[in-house]
Amino acid sequence: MVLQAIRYQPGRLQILDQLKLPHQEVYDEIRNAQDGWHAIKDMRTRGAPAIAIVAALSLAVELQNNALSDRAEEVAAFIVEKLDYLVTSRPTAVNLADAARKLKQVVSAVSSVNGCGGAAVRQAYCDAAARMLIDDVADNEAIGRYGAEWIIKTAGNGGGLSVVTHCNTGSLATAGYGTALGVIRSLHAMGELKRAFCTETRPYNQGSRLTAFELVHDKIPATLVTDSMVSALLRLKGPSERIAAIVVGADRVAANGDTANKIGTYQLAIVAKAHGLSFLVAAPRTTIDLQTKSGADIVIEERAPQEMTRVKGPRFDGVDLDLSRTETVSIAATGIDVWNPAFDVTPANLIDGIITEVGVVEKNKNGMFDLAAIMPPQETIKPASVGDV
Ligand SMILES: CSC[C@@H](O)[C@@H](O)C(=O)COP(=O)(O)O
Repeated sequence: MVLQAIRYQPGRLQILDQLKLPHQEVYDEIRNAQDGWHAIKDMRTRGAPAIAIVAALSLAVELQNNALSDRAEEVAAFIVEKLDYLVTSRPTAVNLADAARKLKQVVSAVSSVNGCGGAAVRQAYCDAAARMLIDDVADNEAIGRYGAEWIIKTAGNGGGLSVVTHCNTGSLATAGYGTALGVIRSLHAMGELKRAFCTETRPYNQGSRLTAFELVHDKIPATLVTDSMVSALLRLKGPSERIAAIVVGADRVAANGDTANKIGTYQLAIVAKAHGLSFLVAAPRTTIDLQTKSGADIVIEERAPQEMTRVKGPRFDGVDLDLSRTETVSIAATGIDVWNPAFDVTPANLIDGIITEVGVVEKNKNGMFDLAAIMPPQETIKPASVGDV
């Protein structure tokens, strides 16, 4: 069975509650933009592409299930207001702001047509939002293929290669397949993956809870390590496991290639450099933000101290897990000050390639990423009718 973090059909949106994973697979109903905002803020849904798609579709179901004005400009104004609200849920991942900008363009174009009514604006918005869900899966499959081919070409095939990854970038973080985890899926499908090593990804454990869950689900050979074990892993097991690369996702890639991603990514890039390993960022072009010149301009989200000082999980009596009872336990000294940035920025000079759905971008002879060269023209989002997706 294929893992599906987002279930959508016109009029109905459900998200897999990622706070309950890996122990329980529970889908939450999202009825409107407010539900979408809370699901993103609480991290029941997370991952840069998934956040954007859930936000867009949460408003789509609100529009589909409620009476609206007949006047195009009133519906358009309502949509713009809701999109601005949705964008405030999480600041670092640019996919959400990018999706909102493109959806506003669609709405503005349709509503300015003479004689257009409110229903046509709603339809155009919903079609464009649904299109994002479809496009993201196709983009991820292409990213997976390009990334796997790049790694095989660079490291040499035969006997299988191993890869280290961080956070969760798979089906749970996207509309499906995943970005960095998509590269691992592709290597596995090509018969070229020896083993995936996934980091625990403190403090929120997206690696041990979500990536490990996906790897076990797909029966991909994989080993979990803590974030602090990666240097030792590369030194002690790198050659025997044929570890070829560290591959991560991204929440925002600045115009110069500096990349914001889950906290801990930056130190992995330093470790990769120290061990002569390729360090790759896998991201769709919706994650590339040419308006942000460098990493210094990226706003880094800080989250609640409790995400670091407490852990939550099903009760364990020493033998069995009791899934009906969740416990929260404190794992830090009461009173300690806490700094909890959710992301960090890896400078472009530590990145060997940015894997996108149109190929792997490497630095030019001046040592720079030319990301503008691969970006689509602004008006790329096309409304299209879909049934169930
Ligand atoms: C394809 S997901 C890419 C990134 O969004 C991912 O690596 C990441 O940092 C997710 O952070 P999260 O805080 O879990 O939303």
